[in-house]
Amino acid sequence: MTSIAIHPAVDSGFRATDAAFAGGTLVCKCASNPVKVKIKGDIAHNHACGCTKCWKPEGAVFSVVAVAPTESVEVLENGDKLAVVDSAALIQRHACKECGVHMYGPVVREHPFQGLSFVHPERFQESGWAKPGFAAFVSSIIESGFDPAKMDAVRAQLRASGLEPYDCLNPGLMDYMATWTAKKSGVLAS
Ligand SMILES: N[C@@H](CCC(=O)N[C@@H](CS)C(=O)NCC(=O)O)C(=O)O
Ligand SMILES: [Zn+2]
Ligand SMILES: [Zn+2]
Repeated sequence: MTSIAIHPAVDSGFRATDAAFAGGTLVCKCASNPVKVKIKGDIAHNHACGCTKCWKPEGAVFSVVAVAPTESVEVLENGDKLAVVDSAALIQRHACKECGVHMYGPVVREHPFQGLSFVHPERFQESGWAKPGFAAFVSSIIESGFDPAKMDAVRAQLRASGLEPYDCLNPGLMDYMATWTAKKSGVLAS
């Protein structure tokens, strides 16, 4: 079976997780004047995402994306090269206008993820960040043109790489969002 290019960080085997990882600097792909964004602290919920909106490196079918508190995100250099990809989206993805890399995506509106920013840890100049723990929005890869007949193969390959495939988020995050919604509507005590 020919293997599918899930994502370089997945396909090449994971880099070791450094339990002491405390953030670092995300750098875009520009050879000159790269955008640099500091993340002051660890990332959480690192995962692969198959949706059409998350930034993927060349040739990859999935993105690798995690969250950090927006208050720990600081644009260090060349922030004038950043533009919001889709201002109507929940995640305000700030991309480099020159190389296209999404540098950080804060959730600003009222939502269970409000106050978190989505980041792509492969852009850290440092190593040691936690490996992705699951694969989200797997069926969505079809929306980018992936062959629907190969979905069994892609799910098998994800599992073989230690990433349980889900067509939305994983159960923990889905439960977290539903709990937030139930508390907001009042059907659960907050
Ligand atoms: N099937 C859709 C799913 C998009 C989607 O819902 N993406 C998730 C995971 S990143 C999300 O939370 N999106 C919010 C946003 O894009 O702002 C697609 O592939 O475009
Ligand atoms: Zn760039
Ligand atoms: Zn996504």
